[in-house]
Amino acid sequence: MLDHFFKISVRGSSLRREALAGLTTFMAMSYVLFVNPSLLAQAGMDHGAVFVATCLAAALGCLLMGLLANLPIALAPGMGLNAFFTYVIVLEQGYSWQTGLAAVFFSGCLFLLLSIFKVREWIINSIPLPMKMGIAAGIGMFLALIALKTANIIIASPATLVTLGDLHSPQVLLALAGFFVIFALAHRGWHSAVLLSILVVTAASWVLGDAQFSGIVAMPPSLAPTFMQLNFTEAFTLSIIPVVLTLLFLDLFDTSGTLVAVTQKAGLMQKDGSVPDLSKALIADSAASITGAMLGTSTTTSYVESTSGVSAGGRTGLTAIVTGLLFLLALWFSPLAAMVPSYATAGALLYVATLMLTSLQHVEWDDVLQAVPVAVVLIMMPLTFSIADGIGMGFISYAVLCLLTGQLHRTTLSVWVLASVFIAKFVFA
Ligand SMILES: Nc1ncnc2[nH]cnc12
Repeated sequence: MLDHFFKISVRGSSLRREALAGLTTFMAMSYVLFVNPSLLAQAGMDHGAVFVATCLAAALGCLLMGLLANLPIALAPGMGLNAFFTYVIVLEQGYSWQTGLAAVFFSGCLFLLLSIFKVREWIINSIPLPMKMGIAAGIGMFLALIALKTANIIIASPATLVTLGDLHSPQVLLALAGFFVIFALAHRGWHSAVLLSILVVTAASWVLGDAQFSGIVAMPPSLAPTFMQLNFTEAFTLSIIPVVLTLLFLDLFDTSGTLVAVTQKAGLMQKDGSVPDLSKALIADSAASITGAMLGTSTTTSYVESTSGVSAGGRTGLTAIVTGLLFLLALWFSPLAAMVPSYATAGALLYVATLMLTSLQHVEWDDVLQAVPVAVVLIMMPLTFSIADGIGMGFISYAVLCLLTGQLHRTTLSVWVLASVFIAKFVFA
């Protein structure tokens, strides 16, 4: 029956292979259990409650993806999106995290509507190619800056704004060691490279006396501090609209890029280059975001780490379901998550940042209309410390360059609308 429902043998897989693939994907993305609570805690949220919300949102997303779309794609609260939540919505723009959760909820609802009415394809197709590549890589740069700052590898300087941190500090050295360990293990095909690196650096931090051992297994912490804490009062103001739209925009490109990458690798892409059961996959993705906001976490999205399960042979939704069940099991490992110091997860963030930069390989650097907007996004996203401002400046530079080089045929109406909206934001905000 399982075979029939998930088309396991039709897709050339087996029950055993699907289970192994689900475990592989879980190992590759389990760092989210450490990184997400420590990032959202910086926004003032309760560490234990975010840990539970992360497990539940990831489990629900994986189960929905497996059952609805039958794809080997796992979900969890996304890196980049969680950084945008903490550093931009809460710390830069001054919204409470409760209002931030309401914004995540709204953007999830909009995503769901766009997916149901298939408007999403129209939006994706109207965004110029260099912007699509630039955004993923720009978020990589943004994540890298956060990781370097978290680990004190770079620090503030009154003279030069930023400068190299103290390379004699054991914490800095451990963060750097963690980063290199991930690459060394990943290069040898270890799918648990990120998880192992975090555990090794955490163990070293006990030896240094930085972290107290408080056990590995315990009952799950309470979800109450973040459960249904969305604040809709402040979220019903005009100023929240750009926040909601930016979240929607980020999730749209994040998810689209990931779904294409994973289905391509699994050989499940259709002949015309489209993703099978795309609408159902998007519905699973947005439903997980909406529920995640109610539980207490930033936007839940499809994880590009699912490719590791695919390379272990996963071809059906059963892979995602196994990953989802393992996220449920992880609920009992909260003491481990609470012990991990932030410099132990910095290596993981730097690693994800590096992976996100690979989208730059598709940029045609000899074409000014590709090279300049991509470079603008890459430079401005970390330096303005704002994903939204980076995207805005990229759009404006693309529109202006198309105009000045007489290549207006490379713009669409949506490019001009977005460029105008961002110009208005920079002028009046
Ligand atoms: N935002 C994101 N999108 C896709 N894969 C991810 N893995 C970690 N964060 C991710």
